[in-house]
Amino acid sequence: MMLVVNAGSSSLKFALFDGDLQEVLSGQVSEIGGAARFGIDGTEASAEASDHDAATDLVLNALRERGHPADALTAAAHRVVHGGAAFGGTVRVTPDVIAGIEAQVPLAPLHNPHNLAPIRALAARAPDLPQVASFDTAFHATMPDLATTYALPEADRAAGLRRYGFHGISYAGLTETLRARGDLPDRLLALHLGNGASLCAIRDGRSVATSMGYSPVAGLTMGTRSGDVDPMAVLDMARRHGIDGAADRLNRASGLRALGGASDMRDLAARETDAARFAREHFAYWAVRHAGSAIAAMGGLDAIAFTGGIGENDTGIRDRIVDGLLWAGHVPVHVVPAEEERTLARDAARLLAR
Ligand SMILES: Nc1ncnc2c1ncn2[C@@H]1O[C@H](COP(=O)(O)OP(=O)(O)O)[C@@H](O)[C@H]1O
Ligand SMILES: CC(=O)OP(=O)(O)O
Ligand SMILES: [Mg+2]
Repeated sequence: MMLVVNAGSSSLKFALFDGDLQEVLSGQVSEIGGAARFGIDGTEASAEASDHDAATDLVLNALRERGHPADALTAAAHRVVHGGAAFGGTVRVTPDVIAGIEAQVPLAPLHNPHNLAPIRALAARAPDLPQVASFDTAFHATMPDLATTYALPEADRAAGLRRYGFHGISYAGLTETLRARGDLPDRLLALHLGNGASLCAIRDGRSVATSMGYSPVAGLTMGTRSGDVDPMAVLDMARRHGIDGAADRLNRASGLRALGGASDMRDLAARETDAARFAREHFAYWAVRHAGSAIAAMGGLDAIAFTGGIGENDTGIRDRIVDGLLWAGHVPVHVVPAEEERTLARDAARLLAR
């Protein structure tokens, strides 16, 4: 059995896949650090999970109780959000790889530390277990230099300041799904709208432009992340709140939470306040604005695909975005389930079979 772990900012999703890559079991710990809930195989209950280490223990203990102790697994596959320039594809986890993931923690503070928690817990429980990491940045390695380069002084660019892009595991899975259905056009606008939200211009199945940048804070309005803000405004925040304080506000206290009073789109939709309505409008408006840029980067639009919790379920948001893009033509609109776990399992199996 292969265990797949997809650790997000406040959740830890997991799934077990058999040798034929059939999913045999799945679940998630959500709202880690708050009123945590643990779900497995369709049932859900409240749970104690103050951080991702505790959430990992919950999952590994539950798997052991169901006859899948860590030392009986054949492999583990992990989503890692920020691979920086060092990681272009799926890799076997080694001490060097762990150090490389750690080096990106300042760029993805909501993600990379959480991605390391299950890697370390599994290494402690099952030292011989082959572990594999796939990076959200990897799908965007095909972006041209013009799209990735910030017009900054040479020394700052040499320090790694560039656009990387994220949600690549999701976009890679979505692209394969549409290709298999015969629905992958030349110029696809893909929108991954979850707690983190981004969009991607996919030309011939490859990323040519995306809304996230150096970190997963850039681009669209998100649950708790600001999306694009003038860099001088960010410096003003750093002056008033300190660098760590500003980073915390931009990552955790901004976005829908700041505008509408709730980070969760379902909660916002249920609120009848002006602020909640404004937050939803802001989300859709900026998705359309960034989509315009992505469509320009592809020289037009042949289809739109939505994925992620909001993209898959919130028809109101989807309709606003599609209406806002009618100027680009009436094109097919696809809704594709985010299958990050399946994509991770497939990539890991391919690597380990080599
Ligand atoms: N039925 C729904 N209607 C509106 N929003 C939804 C619905 N289901 C989930 N969402 C929203 O999707 C977001 C979470 O997306 P998801 O992709 O699961 O998150 P994550 O980025 O943590 O993986 C939340 O804002 C949640 O409210
Ligand atoms: C990269 C990113 O934003 O991830 P998530 O949507 O899981 O927060
Ligand atoms: Mg997600």
